[in-house]
Amino acid sequence: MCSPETCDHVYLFDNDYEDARDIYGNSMLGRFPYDDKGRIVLEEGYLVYECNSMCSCNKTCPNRVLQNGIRVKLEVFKTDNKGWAVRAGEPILRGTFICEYIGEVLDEQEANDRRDRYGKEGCSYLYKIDAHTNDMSRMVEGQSHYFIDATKYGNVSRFINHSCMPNLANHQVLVNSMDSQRAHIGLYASRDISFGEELTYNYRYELLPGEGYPCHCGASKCQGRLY
Ligand SMILES: C[S@@+](CC[C@H](N)C(=O)[O-])C[C@H]1O[C@@H](n2cnc3c(N)ncnc32)[C@H](O)[C@@H]1O
Repeated sequence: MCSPETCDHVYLFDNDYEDARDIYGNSMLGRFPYDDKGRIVLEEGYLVYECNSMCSCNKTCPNRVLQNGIRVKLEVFKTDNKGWAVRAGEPILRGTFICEYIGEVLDEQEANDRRDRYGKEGCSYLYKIDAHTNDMSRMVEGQSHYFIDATKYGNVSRFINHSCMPNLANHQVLVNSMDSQRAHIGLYASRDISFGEELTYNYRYELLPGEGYPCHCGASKCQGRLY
């Protein structure tokens, strides 16, 4: 089994993580992003490197989480005002991996074409891969952006709604490819979640001029609009 001391294939936190260092000091240096139970220990938006085919460990390694798929009970249900939604089918502890946002991977041109084709109301399953990136030191000016489109192909993640006070956090996760622009997107519990509670993340859509689209998240600090 890999450990931060023995695994020399996986990128551990180092001095390049300038933004992360501001938050964590040196506490994350040389550590895996998961604890020994496989629960994420990073704040939202930081890049996760999982063990991969170059490592000598197997799938029980605590640094192989997203790649092992969904391990918690999830239920899809119908809401009164937001369409379909997802809730916890069991109590879930903070840091637990929930699911990966899956769909067709598109470049920016194809995403824009589809957005026009779907119309404003219909483009609700497009996820911009770097929309939740916190580590700005990795962002390169002029770099192309990629999108995941779960309109036609996807999994349970496509039914997870937005909340202005969410209980899930988003991370870009690298397994075999080291290209962060095409990272996997992992959703993790950002706090303990009770049985039956709706699962939500913050879509972080840009607020457009005009009326926009009303948010029905019901949070006490709701910003009132989705975009
Ligand atoms: C990724 S889908 C989520 C699943 C969707 N509810 C469904 O029935 O398929 C995103 C769409 O769900 C709706 N939605 C998600 N969160 C919402 C919220 N807080 N308030 C209102 N509508 C929301 C919006 O129509 C949005 O475009």
